[in-house]
Amino acid sequence: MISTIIVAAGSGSRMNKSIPKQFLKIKNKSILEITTSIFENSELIDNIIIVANKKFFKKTELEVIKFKKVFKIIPGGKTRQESVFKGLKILKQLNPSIVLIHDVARPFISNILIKKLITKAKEKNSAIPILKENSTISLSTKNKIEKFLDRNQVYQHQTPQAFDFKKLFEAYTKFEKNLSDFTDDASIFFANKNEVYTIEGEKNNIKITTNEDLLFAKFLYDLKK
Ligand SMILES: Nc1ccn([C@@H]2O[C@H](COP(=O)(O)OP(=O)(O)OP(=O)(O)O)[C@@H](O)[C@H]2O)c(=O)n1
Ligand SMILES: C[C@](O)(CO)[C@H](O)COP(=O)(O)O
Repeated sequence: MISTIIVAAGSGSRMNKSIPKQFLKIKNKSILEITTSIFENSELIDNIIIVANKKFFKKTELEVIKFKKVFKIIPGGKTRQESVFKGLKILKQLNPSIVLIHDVARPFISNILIKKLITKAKEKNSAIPILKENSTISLSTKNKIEKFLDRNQVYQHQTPQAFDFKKLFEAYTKFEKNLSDFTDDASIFFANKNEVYTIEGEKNNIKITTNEDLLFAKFLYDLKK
């Protein structure tokens, strides 16, 4: 069994809108609907959990009620990782072999990427999409550069991130008290002495975080037509 947790409990504060960004529309469809439909339509995904923003729980239910694979909607936690762990605890009863964790704010993932991640995770117990860095990278504090980094060793993490469910659950349990120290699932999996394997991500698999991202997302959506 392959399950997906779509984390959609954020408030979208960096977007500065009156509603969380997952409810913003692109061509009359909410980001939540667009993202959920990709996993609904993937023949590799058996079921989906939506982790929702408590203040917009009913609105979330209304948006995803049409998706048959969504078997549970639960309220999220204070951080992304707390929301993920809430989803993992629900999945414990189903005990899937592989779990994919995905940001609702990334509505442009492809089926090809999902397939590659699942194939790799089945083989290696983990698979995350990463993007090479094409710009020069440095460490700086107070607007002064302290050190230049080798951009050939620096990668940007994307989602979905795919894992052996049992191993990821163990890692989250181990670091339950420190989840806010981490910003993605791979870092928790890695902290628990697991190997994290990567595949090439997709440039278009952007995370809609700011208004500029939303403008770019609308452009990308038109391209998909
Ligand atoms: N307590 C939280 C915080 C975030 N997320 C989810 O984690 C993903 C990545 O987080 P981010 O892009 O930062 O979303 P927000 O937290 O909503 O944005 P912001 O940080 O600007 O408030 C998003 O799909 C978001 O809904 C979540 O499920 N639970
Ligand atoms: C999980 C993630 O998308 C991987 O790059 C990223 O860490 C999420 O960060 P956010 O600040 O919670 O959006």
